[in-house]
Amino acid sequence: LASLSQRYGRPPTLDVVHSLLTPIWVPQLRQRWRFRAHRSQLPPGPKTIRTGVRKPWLWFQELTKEYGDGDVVYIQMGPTPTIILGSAQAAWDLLEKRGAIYSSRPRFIMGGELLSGGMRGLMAPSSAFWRRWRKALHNGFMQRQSESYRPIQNLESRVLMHDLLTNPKEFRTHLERYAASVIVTVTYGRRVEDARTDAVVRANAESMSRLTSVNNPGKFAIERYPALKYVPSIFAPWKAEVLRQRQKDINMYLGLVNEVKDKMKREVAVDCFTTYLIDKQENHGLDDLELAYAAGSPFGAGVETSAGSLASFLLACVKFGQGFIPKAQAELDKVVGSDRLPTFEDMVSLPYVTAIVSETLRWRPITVLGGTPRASIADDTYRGMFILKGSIVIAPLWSIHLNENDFPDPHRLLPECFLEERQYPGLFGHSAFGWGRRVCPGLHLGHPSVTLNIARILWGFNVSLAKNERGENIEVDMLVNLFAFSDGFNSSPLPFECLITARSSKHVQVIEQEFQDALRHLKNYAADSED
Ligand code: HEM
Repeated sequence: LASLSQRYGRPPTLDVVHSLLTPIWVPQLRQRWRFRAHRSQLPPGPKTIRTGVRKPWLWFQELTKEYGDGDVVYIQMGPTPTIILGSAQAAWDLLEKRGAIYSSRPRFIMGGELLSGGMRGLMAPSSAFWRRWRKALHNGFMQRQSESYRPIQNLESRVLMHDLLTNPKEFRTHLERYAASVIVTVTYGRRVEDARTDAVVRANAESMSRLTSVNNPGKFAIERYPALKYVPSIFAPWKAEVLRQRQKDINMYLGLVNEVKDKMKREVAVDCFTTYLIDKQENHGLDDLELAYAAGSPFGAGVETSAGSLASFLLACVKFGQGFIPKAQAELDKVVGSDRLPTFEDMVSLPYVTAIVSETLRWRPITVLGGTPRASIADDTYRGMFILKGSIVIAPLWSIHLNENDFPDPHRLLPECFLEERQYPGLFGHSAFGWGRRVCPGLHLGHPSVTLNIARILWGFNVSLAKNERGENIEVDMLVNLFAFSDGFNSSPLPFECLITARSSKHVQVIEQEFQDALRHLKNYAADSED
């Protein structure tokens, strides 16, 4: 039991016994008692809560403005205390500096435990399993390793520029294809030519929608009464159904890894994250299923975030482009000229373009809630406020990145603020990739993707308001667009129109040439090239 528990965390049998023997109200009573003892020290917060909020980050922002000087707010949602952090400083102090306390996760009984069997590291609490998963992700995507994926990003980005040139109206589809193809190539060693029909993309998208359909706070009684988890499936059709869904995920993830194993045997596999995991399986101590889920992690976390950030950039161009596009193009013309596309190596000489990237990630963060909620594993006191052990801790980037103390005109896209000396608690002057032990492990893949494509779009295209049949501008209203972002865990721009046109015939020629060259190299990664 001791070695099992070391490998897998608390043994499930003890979990069952604990859940069945401990009446549901005992931990709640304990927490209630500690809550009463420290009542006067709790962070400020509202007496009543809202339910059924579709965009909770907008409500959290109201709360952090109204209470606690925009810093720390306490709300009681259901039985669990919830802490909302509304400033970069509070998020840095707790999630980064006190990471030992604030890096676990609350229980996701339907999504994390029943549907995923505890295999999704993103939803796993701090445990031996999570550390092994995290190390594998870290090694696969740390800076040096991610630099080896840059040729793929470069080639796919040339395809993206060509797609924007030849079919600009479908820009969203092109961004999604780009992001999916980079992730699938880096993960499984084969590219995506059409994201709408590609088998790997479709299988992963189905798996993601299975997850989002059960990850719905308040929808399932089991989240409030965890002992229901142990009701035999024969008496609980909902449980039988979720276990059937789990089997589909298992088949998909194992199937994808088995394909790579098969190619490795035939010596036709391209080096990728999965070949790395297979080679180092023993070192990471992952069993076959853990390995298969770990290989699937980048898809869920990396596609929407990268494509959504680029869509936000195009929206920003339509709204504020006149203020920043000419300056960026002047810089690009000086540093790059018009005979070639910008490259990763150019970025150090492009401070204004780099500032646009940072400001885009700040202006409309896709991970509006700051990633998956954390759970605190010990009682803590922060600036005299008491934070109960077991609290859910949310650091919504919507509140943090639009906090007027750090960004005085937060709804405008102003790259200049990333060119000046500025105090900010974090490494990049923004918090778009999170904090501490849970910081985005795909940062060195995602950030260069966004940067290279923003630079190339600015280099090759003018982006402005679309026109209707009468030649009139189709306005993008600021008020509408403040909210014209999707609901859900992440939030990206809802469909909008924009006009993307090449800057000159010379730029067209370069994009065409670089695209043809890219196609030649990309043949090595074609989905059916292994034979
Ligand atoms: C522009 C692109 C991206 C943005 C803005 C972004 C942002 C984030 C944020 C804010 C978090 C939560 C961090 C926290 O809780 O403190 C996160 C977590 C995560 N990201 Fe990214 N991400 C991006 C791209 C990627 C890519 C390309 C990958 C692929 C490897 C990836 C993999 C992950 C994973 C696996 C986690 C969960 C980490 C954990 O729970 O320990 N992300 N990301």
